[in-house]
Amino acid sequence: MIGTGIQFTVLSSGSTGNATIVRNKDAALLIDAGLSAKRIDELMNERDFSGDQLEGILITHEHSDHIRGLGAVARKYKLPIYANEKTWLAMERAVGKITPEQKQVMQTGDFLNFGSLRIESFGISHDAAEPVGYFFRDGEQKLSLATDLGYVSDKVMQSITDSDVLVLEANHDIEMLRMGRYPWNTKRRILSDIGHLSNDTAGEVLSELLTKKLKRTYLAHLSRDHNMMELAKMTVRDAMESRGCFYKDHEFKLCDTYYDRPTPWDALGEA
Ligand SMILES: Nc1ccn([C@@H]2O[C@H](COP(=O)(O)O)[C@@H](O)[C@H]2O)c(=O)n1
Repeated sequence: MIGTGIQFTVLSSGSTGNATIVRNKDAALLIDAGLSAKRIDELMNERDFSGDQLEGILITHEHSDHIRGLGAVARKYKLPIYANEKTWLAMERAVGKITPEQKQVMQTGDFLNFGSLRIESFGISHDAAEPVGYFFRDGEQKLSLATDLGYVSDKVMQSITDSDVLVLEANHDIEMLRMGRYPWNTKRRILSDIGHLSNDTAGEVLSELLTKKLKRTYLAHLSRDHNMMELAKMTVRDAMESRGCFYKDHEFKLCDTYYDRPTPWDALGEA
């Protein structure tokens, strides 16, 4: 039995694999399964959690760093998978054999209720079939997840506003990426509107979102080639301050995510 409200742990974040667990007293969901099923089990164990406790898996998009272990996890724990129709079309072969009941279509913008946990998806801009982010509500509490997006549209802004906690992409430092070893086409894709958010853009977005309600933001999907957590935090803070947004005036924190270990459980109700 867990306390009241929403809790979550980012099990792993980055282009080597993404997975997050969100839970409240009524349900627990895995968001993306982008590592092997064995590794996801290990990461869940590290947080004293078992796949038997999950109600389902929500998918953001079909890229392999989001679905690598999906079929195996869904089969092992007999879980339904929720994704929109275009994402299903794009990932069905990779998922492999599942029962018809395990294939659940959740169209973009739809919501699901698992008891007191309400989940809504929103469209994001990325080079996938129909990528989405999700936000979760329990009473007044709201947690939003937005990674793998080339830019933040008005719709995304609307969807993630008023969150208590946000998991937001800060993929790269623009100069490190420009100077880095990736082929030019890959750099162009990452920098494009269907690529990944830079540290600067994450800061710009946060400067518009920061209210008394927003307590923490986890910087996510950091590039191991073109970013470092301390640089990401500094750039985000500078981008916010250059827009007159001094987050030290608020009770606001930037938090880390990792590609190789899970974040501690975060309870939204706690300071
Ligand atoms: N050789 C590569 C390396 C990465 N990508 C893709 O670029 C994006 C950013 O990757 P990071 O690891 O730097 O965060 C991501 O979508 C990778 O899949 C690539 O296409 N080729």
